[in-house]
Amino acid sequence: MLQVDKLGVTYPGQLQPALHQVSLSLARDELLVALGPSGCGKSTLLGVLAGFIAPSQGRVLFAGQPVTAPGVERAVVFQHDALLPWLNVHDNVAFGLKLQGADALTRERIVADTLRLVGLADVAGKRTWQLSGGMRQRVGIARALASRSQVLLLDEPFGALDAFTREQMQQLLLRVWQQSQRGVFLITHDIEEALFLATELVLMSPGPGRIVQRLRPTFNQRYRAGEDVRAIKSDPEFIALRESLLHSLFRQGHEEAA
Ligand SMILES: Nc1ncnc2c1ncn2[C@@H]1O[C@H](COP(=O)(O)OP(=O)(O)OP(=O)(O)O)[C@@H](O)[C@H]1O
Repeated sequence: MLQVDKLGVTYPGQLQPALHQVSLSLARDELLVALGPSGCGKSTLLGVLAGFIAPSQGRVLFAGQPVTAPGVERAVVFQHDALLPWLNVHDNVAFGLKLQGADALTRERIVADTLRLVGLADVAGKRTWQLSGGMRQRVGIARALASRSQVLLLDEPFGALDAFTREQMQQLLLRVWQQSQRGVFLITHDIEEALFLATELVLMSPGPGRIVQRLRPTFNQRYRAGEDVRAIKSDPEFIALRESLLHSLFRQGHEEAA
């Protein structure tokens, strides 16, 4: 669905590119995670996929067509939700559908289904400021799902949550991803999160921002096959990969410092 070829981005007035020769692709059944330290270009990459930032080199295609602007088929969820505080949960999720011209009956059906999927059916009438951080992020995900999106672009969506809520949200994301049949592109600097969620993981490095390693972890698959999340994250194979990625990140830090 999404195809990125030799993408480069240099911000005006900067000598060093924020992204250099980045190539990747995202299919409908994939959960692609970009992992990397601060400044490696993760947000820039997501911004280009969303159509907020124009490439300086290379190209981005969605379903074969160049991405030149934001579009409903590519929904973005940010680390700090962009919910509308004067609307309740139901109306926040319905908002995009209204703009897209969906009739009331269709809107109600989609909103009810989506709120059920993310476990928020009971709080549909609440204002968003009455919710916890995890619930607010679930509203953001529900809103992205309710639109006619085919791809979800998630910018550190669980970065501001406590460890327990974060783990619950990771499991929720896997359920949602599996049931909604959409491609997901997620950026994070959390190694465990990346390893647990990704069907494909790209490790990025700064100066210039580029992909330095690609992995296809199988932990997401194991979770969906019924294995317990704690058993997966404490499995020696998981720990070995986590340490190896951590080592790569530290090495990057040393090279940058030198
Ligand atoms: N608007 C901008 N103008 C100039 N330089 C920018 C701009 N936005 C980002 N940069 C630079 O581009 C590089 C990549 O930034 P980016 O925010 O994409 O990285 P990141 O991996 O998302 O970092 P973080 O995890 O801290 O958000 C950094 O060196 C940053 O300083």
